[in-house]
Amino acid sequence: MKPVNVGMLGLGTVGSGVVNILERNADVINRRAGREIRVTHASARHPERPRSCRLEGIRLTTDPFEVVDDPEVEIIAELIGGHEPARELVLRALDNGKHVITANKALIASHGNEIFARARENGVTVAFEAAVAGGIPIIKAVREALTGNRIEWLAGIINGTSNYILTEMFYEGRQFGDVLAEAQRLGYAEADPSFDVDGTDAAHKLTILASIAFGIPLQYDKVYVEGIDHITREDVAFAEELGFRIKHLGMAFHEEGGYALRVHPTLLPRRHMLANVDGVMNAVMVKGDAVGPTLYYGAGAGAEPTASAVVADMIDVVREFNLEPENRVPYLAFHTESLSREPVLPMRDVETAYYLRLSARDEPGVLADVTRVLGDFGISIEAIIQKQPQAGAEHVPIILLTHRIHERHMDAAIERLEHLEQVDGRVVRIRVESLE
Ligand SMILES: NC(=O)C1=CN([C@@H]2O[C@H](COP(=O)(O)OP(=O)(O)OC[C@H]3O[C@@H](n4cnc5c(N)ncnc54)[C@H](O)[C@@H]3O)[C@@H](O)[C@H]2O)C=CC1
Ligand SMILES: N[C@@H](CC=O)C(=O)O
Ligand code: NA
Repeated sequence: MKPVNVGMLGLGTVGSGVVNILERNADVINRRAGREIRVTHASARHPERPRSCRLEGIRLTTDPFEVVDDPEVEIIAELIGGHEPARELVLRALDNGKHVITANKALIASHGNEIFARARENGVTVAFEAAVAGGIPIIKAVREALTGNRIEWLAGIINGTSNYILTEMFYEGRQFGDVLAEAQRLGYAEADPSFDVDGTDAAHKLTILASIAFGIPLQYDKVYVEGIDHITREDVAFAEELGFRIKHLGMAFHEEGGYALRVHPTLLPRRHMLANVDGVMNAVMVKGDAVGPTLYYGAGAGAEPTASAVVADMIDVVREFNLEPENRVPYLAFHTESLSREPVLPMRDVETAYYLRLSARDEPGVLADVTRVLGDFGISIEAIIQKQPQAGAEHVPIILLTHRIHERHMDAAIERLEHLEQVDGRVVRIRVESLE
């Protein structure tokens, strides 16, 4: 059979990984796909730059539109990243009748609805396994293997860079800047690494996962997002003392009245499997009503783990080259006309437990005042630690763990606590989940 020609847009970390895997594993890949898959065209902004892959036999250009317009190319791999020109290139490739594979979660989370519709109009497909949790086949698992279930919730460590930073900073004692620079050198970080640190990248991935799990439209702007930037050593140490570890999680729950989509640091019981996922590793736990909890673990970033997912998508596309769009697995697991209209809940209507840390004057009656404020809002307390004052210090840290309560009650309680005369500064709040 005639080989399949692939045009690559971007030959950076992931693009080079794809070229290397296609070359090194050509025999098994071709036996699985039933045809030879070869990269014939590629665009690179700096073609003269040394690459970590061989470029023999690949026609290089600086203009990615040349690749998407080339009639010899059948599959486009978009590995540039970001919104534009990635969106325009992908739409043009689809209009040119080419199948598209992308690792770009920002693109799918923000423009997926438009892109999928265009692919359907043109009778071609878009595959995006690498966009969520890198090499872990989580899209495939949720979209194709758990389809007999009602998904109740999913939760995961879905940004490798921030998990790497948290692990190295708090458990190896390294500095934030050093660890981030290393994550960039290792090819884990986004082009703008603030997306890793402020939760944006995890929110892109959660948007995609939630849509596939629940059959809801992609709604990136409805995700509640916090990053790792405000986690302190102090909170990590207090959490440990209480038997918890702090992890940055993306979580999606089907609750009464709608869906809760949230990305934020979370205290997890130390023995929980997700609490023990360290470094650049990702893990996603998915709870189905029939199957119960399931766990998917692997490298969430890096050249070859991510390229592993891109190449798997290529093989899937080749296996189904001539399928009509209506016979393919639906992009979001549910048929477009069957997507749910249930709303995404605002954060104030979401229920969770809390870790609170406040700094209070070391005088009698303070603890009673604090617990009274919480009681006024119906918030019950599970544990309290009051630390001994440091020599000469006027304030002492008070740490509380609460039972589950709606966020709007906690917002109101925190506001009142911050107005207590004995309380100094802001109250730190980190949400707590048991994920059972
Ligand atoms: N690096 C990783 O571990 C992972 C990356 N991804 C996604 O894969 C995609 C690629 O990421 P990396 O390979 O890490 O990025 P990279 O920065 O290493 O490579 C991007 C490539 O695209 C080219 N490029 C950038 N802007 C361009 C433009 N306007 N026109 C033409 N070419 C342009 C660059 O010159 C570079 O060769 C992104 O969407 C990223 O979010 C997904 C999962 C993991
Ligand atoms: N920057 C991302 C790359 C993979 O999606 C991460 O660190 O997880
Ligand atoms: Na994946």
